[in-house]
Amino acid sequence: VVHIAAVNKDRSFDDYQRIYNTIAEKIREEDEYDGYIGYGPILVRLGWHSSGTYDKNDNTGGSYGGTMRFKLEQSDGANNGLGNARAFMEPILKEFPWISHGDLYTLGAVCAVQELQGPKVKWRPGRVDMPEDTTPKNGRLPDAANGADYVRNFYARLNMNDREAVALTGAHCLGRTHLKNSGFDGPWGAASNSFTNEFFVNLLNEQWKLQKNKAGNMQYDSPKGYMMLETDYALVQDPAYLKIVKEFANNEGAFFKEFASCFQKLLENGIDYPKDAPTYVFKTLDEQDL
Ligand code: HEM
Ligand SMILES: CC(=O)Cn1cnc2ccccc21
Repeated sequence: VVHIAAVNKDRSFDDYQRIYNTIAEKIREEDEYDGYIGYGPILVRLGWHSSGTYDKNDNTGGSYGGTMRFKLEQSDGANNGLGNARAFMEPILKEFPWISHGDLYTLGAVCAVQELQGPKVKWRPGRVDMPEDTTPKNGRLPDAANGADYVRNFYARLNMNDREAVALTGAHCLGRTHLKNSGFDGPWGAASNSFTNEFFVNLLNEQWKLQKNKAGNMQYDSPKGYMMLETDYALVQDPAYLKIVKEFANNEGAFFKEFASCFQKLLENGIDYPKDAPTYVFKTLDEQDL
């Protein structure tokens, strides 16, 4: 499968910055969502899950076709709860009907990372909505009840190495798990809407105890009421991963640099960009005094 980015000559950086600003202002406005976590974290998850169906072996899946808009993909259990993020985006699609779903969902994720004080993430337009019959089958998104070998194999399908895998999982500094969505129980206290290297600091500094949660699923809990999935904890069980976790826990800049590059790579997996395709770095609201 080949997906060529469609370069839309009628749209400029300002058009996309306007969409970015609309999303960013809506995140600020609707701050009470999910116990005052806000929509940032779930917008990051929407962009990630739109892209996480990619398979490097046949270049299928990924963000290009915007197939997250179809009920088949939405019915994948791994996507439980993302209806809230899609509903958040509905008015944006109405106001800017010229943007594709793939471009909007990935732009929203970049906007959320940046507005939550994360690194600047480069973004390129050009994804084109594809028909329903191009929707990948369910089952391509990861399952949390697994260890390091599973994690390494999963990320390899997305063409991500160990450093990229650890950096991407660092997005679990944001938001929380919800029993009704995934069967994992998240702490209200520790959940956050600031993009930092805390995920790695907590992994190393907390005492973790593997136990069954009230849904009967295994998760790691700490005395402070923090939690980790088994696939999170795998990053300190595997020696190669552990080395990278320590680096990122001690050097937030190194984490930000790696996250910025591999999050862009994740959101662009499967897409061929012509050499005249523009690359955008959006300004945050703060940088525009908005
Ligand atoms: C092995 C890989 C991964 C697994 C098994 C996994 C699993 C999960 C699970 C079970 C949840 C809780 C969902 C809920 O109950 O609402 C979650 C939330 C989240 N995930 Fe992951 N994840 C993985 C990788 C990633 C990556 C690569 C990113 C982004 C770069 C990411 C970003 C998020 C965010 C931001 C949330 C919080 C959403 C919210 O607060 O509503 N995850 N993840
Ligand atoms: C606040 C907290 O539990 C940090 N955390 C640890 N693992 C997570 C997976 C998904 C969302 C948040 C996660």
